[in-house]
Amino acid sequence: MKIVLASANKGKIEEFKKLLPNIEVVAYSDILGKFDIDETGFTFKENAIIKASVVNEKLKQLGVKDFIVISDDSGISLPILQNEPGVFSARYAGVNASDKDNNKKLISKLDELNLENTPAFYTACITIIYNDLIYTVHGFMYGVAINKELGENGFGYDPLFIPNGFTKTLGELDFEVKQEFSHRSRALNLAKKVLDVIL
Ligand SMILES: O=c1[nH]c(=O)c2ncn([C@@H]3O[C@H](COP(=O)(O)OP(=O)(O)OP(=O)(O)O)[C@@H](O)[C@H]3O)c2[nH]1
Ligand SMILES: [Mg+2]
Repeated sequence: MKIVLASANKGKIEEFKKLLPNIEVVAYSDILGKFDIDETGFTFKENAIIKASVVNEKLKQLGVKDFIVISDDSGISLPILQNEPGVFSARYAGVNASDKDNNKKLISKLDELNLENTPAFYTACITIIYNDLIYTVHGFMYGVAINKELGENGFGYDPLFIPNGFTKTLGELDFEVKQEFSHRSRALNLAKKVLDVIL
């Protein structure tokens, strides 16, 4: 049995591989080649289901057997910005925006409001599809977003995010620290419980 990750995000793929050390985890593009999946949903859950369903159908068409599809739709939300960027986190500064572009836009929003920091939280919705049955779980991580990038670790908005209880950003903290309480780890711990029941 292998897990096929319905994600093209290198940062996420790396995290999933570290978080599931004893299971074969492959990115969908390694089996199906690269293609874009339109994330047309308005919630993390809708988008996670879309990504997992597209990959599940393509694997079946190809005749692949014994697989579980796992997707992750995630993002950062700032209550002061009516929970923006939310589901638009990956394309906050435009469709092909880089992490740097997105961080710059978030910093400019804080600067417009004269805020050095403001509460923020990450959400991750993980969808599992096994034998065409769909399961979803969520995980959250709370903290503050700051108006400058600090550190090189992690990916995405990590250099701007200080988790509650810490004085450093996820860009400065080690992955081992992030994985203890990250939105993705928390969702994945619930996903593992689902796998224990269905497998
Ligand atoms: O600093 C971060 N630390 C994290 O732990 C994290 N988790 C998610 N994000 C950001 O949220 C968006 C996800 O969008 P998203 O779920 O659509 O993923 P994606 O488009 O990058 O890849 P895919 O999985 O859809 O293929 C992206 O901009 C990520 O940078 C994170 N940023
Ligand atoms: Mg995406």
